[in-house]
Amino acid sequence: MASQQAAPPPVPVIEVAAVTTMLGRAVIHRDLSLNVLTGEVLAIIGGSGSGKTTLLRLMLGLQRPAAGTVSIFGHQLRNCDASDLAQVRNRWGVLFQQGALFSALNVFENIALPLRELKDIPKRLITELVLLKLGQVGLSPADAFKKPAELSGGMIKRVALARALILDPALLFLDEPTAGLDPASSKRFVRLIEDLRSEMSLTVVMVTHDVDTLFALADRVAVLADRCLVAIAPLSEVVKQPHPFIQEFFLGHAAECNEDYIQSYRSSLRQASGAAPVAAKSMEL
Ligand SMILES: Nc1ncnc2c1ncn2[C@@H]1O[C@H](COP(=O)(O)OP(=O)(O)OP(=O)(O)O)[C@@H](O)[C@H]1O
Repeated sequence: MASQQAAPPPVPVIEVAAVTTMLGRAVIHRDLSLNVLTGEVLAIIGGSGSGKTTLLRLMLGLQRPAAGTVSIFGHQLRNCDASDLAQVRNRWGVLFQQGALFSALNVFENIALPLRELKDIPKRLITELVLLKLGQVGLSPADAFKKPAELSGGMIKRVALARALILDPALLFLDEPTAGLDPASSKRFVRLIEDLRSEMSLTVVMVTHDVDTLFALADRVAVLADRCLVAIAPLSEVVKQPHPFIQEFFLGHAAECNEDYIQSYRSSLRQASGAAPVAAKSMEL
């Protein structure tokens, strides 16, 4: 009879090991290590200039560490040649803070860009995939012909999210996903991210300053301060750490940072968005 075995430990999608990062002569991170586990949402917080964006850039292979290694999907980025890197990049999507849409291209062309750049895909299939993603992010086919200048802040984020997800990535990077949105749009956008995350089984790494976004999405929170990782744990544990940045960041929220509150916050968000399910499944192509 087969003996019962313990569940295997969660597999890291990203492994940052003993990384030191220099920008010019400044040390941004010193001996920083962290893992991002399959299927989790890891939020990165830290004061202005603490190196959050630089950490994302390391993970994206846009910045090289002065020491240490960064591996994604088991590939050490330092050792990847251009074709390996291109293949790894096809497995992640990035939502930049301002959306980073091309102003001269319309919504359809912006979303289609990664498909056109990376794969030899028939035109008809590109059209179908773009319309599918438009629906998934709650936009209509009529929006496809608009230019970025004709979109609201929330719509820009949705288009940028559709583009980030067009290659059906396993991993999604979000840089300040709710920055610039009003509270209602911010809640809707966060809920959309959560819907898509569970629908697509995404692993998510996000940088945020927004406590509500942490309540809504984060499985674990990594805190950068003093050039180091000073905490990495679920929100309810991080908030108990005495580091001054953590205490200041959660000032006025400490009582809410417990599992009961977080679960009730998430369920109220789900109920609020119940009337507007992700549109993709019902959309006609
Ligand atoms: N090219 C560069 N040369 C030298 N220093 C840089 C360069 N780019 C950024 N820095 C510095 O590196 C530090 C980390 O920057 P980074 O943008 O990663 O911080 P951040 O935590 O994302 O900040 P914010 O929340 O304000 O966006 C900052 O002190 C910044 O001034």
